[in-house]
Amino acid sequence: MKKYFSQPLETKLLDSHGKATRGYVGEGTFSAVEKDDPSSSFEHLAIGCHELHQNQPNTLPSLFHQSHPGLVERYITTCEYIVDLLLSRLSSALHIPSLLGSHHDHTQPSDSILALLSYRDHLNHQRHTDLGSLTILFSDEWGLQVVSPSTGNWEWVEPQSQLAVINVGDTLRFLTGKKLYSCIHRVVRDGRAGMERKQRYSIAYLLRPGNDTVFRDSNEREVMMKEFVEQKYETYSAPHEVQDRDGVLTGGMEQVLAAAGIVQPMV
Ligand SMILES: O=C(O)CCC(=O)C(=O)O
Ligand SMILES: [Fe+2]
Repeated sequence: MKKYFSQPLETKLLDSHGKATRGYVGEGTFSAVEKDDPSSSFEHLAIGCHELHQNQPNTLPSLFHQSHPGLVERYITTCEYIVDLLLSRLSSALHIPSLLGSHHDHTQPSDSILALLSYRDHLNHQRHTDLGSLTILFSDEWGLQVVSPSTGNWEWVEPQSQLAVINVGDTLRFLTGKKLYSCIHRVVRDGRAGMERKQRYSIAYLLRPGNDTVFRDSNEREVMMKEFVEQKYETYSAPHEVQDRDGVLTGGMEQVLAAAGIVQPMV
């Protein structure tokens, strides 16, 4: 990752797909935490899992093929094994038989990605919920914070190099009839994280349901996955005023917490 992100910007831009959902996505594309410093957000590389399985060209920059042949493919396959296991356990526990096969079939087209994220200096990541079903996240560096569901305060998530953070995202919340809750999180590079190295890296496998999946969103509106992905990515990059206008950024979770009397820190 270090080798990839330390390349000149012109080189990384060759991996851009001209959109935020795939390929190289530069600093400042997504909204940052600070309203008055809106472009101080991370850069990342989004690798489409389905495209990689199908050996579609330009899915993975050649540097990865050359230095670690097959590694990214194996990593994604391992993540798929783990999320299948988690989904099957959740299906049994919640008595929802349909979570696994029909909505999360890795052989079908979806927006599931492996995201490699790089945070230079104080660059950060605005609060959000993940749009998909499950996220497997690794990082060795401080920076990740999650809203405590009991107090509404931001809590640090201690980085542990051998352990993943697993997030529930919006679509798993919706597909379980809102029995599960997506978690509001962000990445900041001050406070506890300010003492860390100058560069923070993280790896997020983001499982998203197949493109044809239909569900009811936080406003009980019937929506198709493709449409939801577009809506959510638009919000990820929108100015704070737009993000704060509706509940899309946090999958309706801020409203859920507010209704339960949990005060939201919001910033
Ligand atoms: O960099 C991190 O630790 C968090 C990444 C994240 O929230 C995401 O990719 O959705
Ligand atoms: Fe996230």
